Amino acid sequence: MSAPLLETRNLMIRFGGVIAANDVSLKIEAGRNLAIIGPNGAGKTTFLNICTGWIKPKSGQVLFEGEDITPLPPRKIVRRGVARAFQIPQLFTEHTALENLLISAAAREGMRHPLRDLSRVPEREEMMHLLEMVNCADVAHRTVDELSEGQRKLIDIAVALALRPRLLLMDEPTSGVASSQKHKIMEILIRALAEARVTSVFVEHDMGIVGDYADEVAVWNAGNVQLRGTPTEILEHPDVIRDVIGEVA
Ligand SMILES: Nc1ncnc2c1ncn2[C@@H]1O[C@H](COP(=O)(O)OP(=O)(O)OP(=O)(O)O)[C@@H](O)[C@H]1O
Repeated sequence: MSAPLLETRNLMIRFGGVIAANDVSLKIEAGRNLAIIGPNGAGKTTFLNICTGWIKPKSGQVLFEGEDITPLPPRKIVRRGVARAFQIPQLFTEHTALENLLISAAAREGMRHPLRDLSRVPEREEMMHLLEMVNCADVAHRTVDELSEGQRKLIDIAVALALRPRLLLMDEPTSGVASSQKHKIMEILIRALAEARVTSVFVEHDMGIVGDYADEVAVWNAGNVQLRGTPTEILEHPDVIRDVIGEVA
């Protein structure tokens, strides 16, 4: 049997008196969209930070396609195929949407001066196609600071896809967006991930989004995975209703 796309083994990290990862062992299979839910401070973002190399665990391992990536710096982990999108889009706001994708492609190719050499990046067509995939081709030549928060979120995802990842880790992909727009953005996002054949893990606080778009859900509590299952199993579980959704069953 082939190795899981991502596997963590016994991850541990402590910040002062807080154990943010307490023996986290988890396998993520390719082709799924896994939502991570849990109360504030449970260690969800810490898990993403460890998987992308931004935080090194005190002990434990992260394996990507069976290989230990724990000691690698973030840029090498990105090159292996693990990308990250943030709660607040990390874009160059004075550059156009297309330029942001070209900068990402240039970084992927290891170009030393991506901002200066944008006209030399060969992947313009590929980048335009990524913008089409996230319904933003019409704003390709507009600067990011002119765009709506929803468009910025989608362009941030396209920037991550420009790295040609196999796994995309996202921190609250729809936060900061008007609730009427959240489902539209997730529809576009999930469709783009499927077209690009990218597996995703996303931290989410909106249970409507989790129920509609996750294939699987992992519940974090006190630095570890408390439960894992289908959205229906998890969202109807009494512990989740009590501890995460905040209602009494
Ligand atoms: N770099 C750090 N230094 C000190 N403490 C940290 C650091 N990163 C996280 N923590 C602490 O570790 C715990 C887990 O934080 P983390 O951000 O992973 O939780 P979370 O589940 O993502 O929370 P939220 O849903 O509020 O974003 C919290 O108590 C947090 O204050």
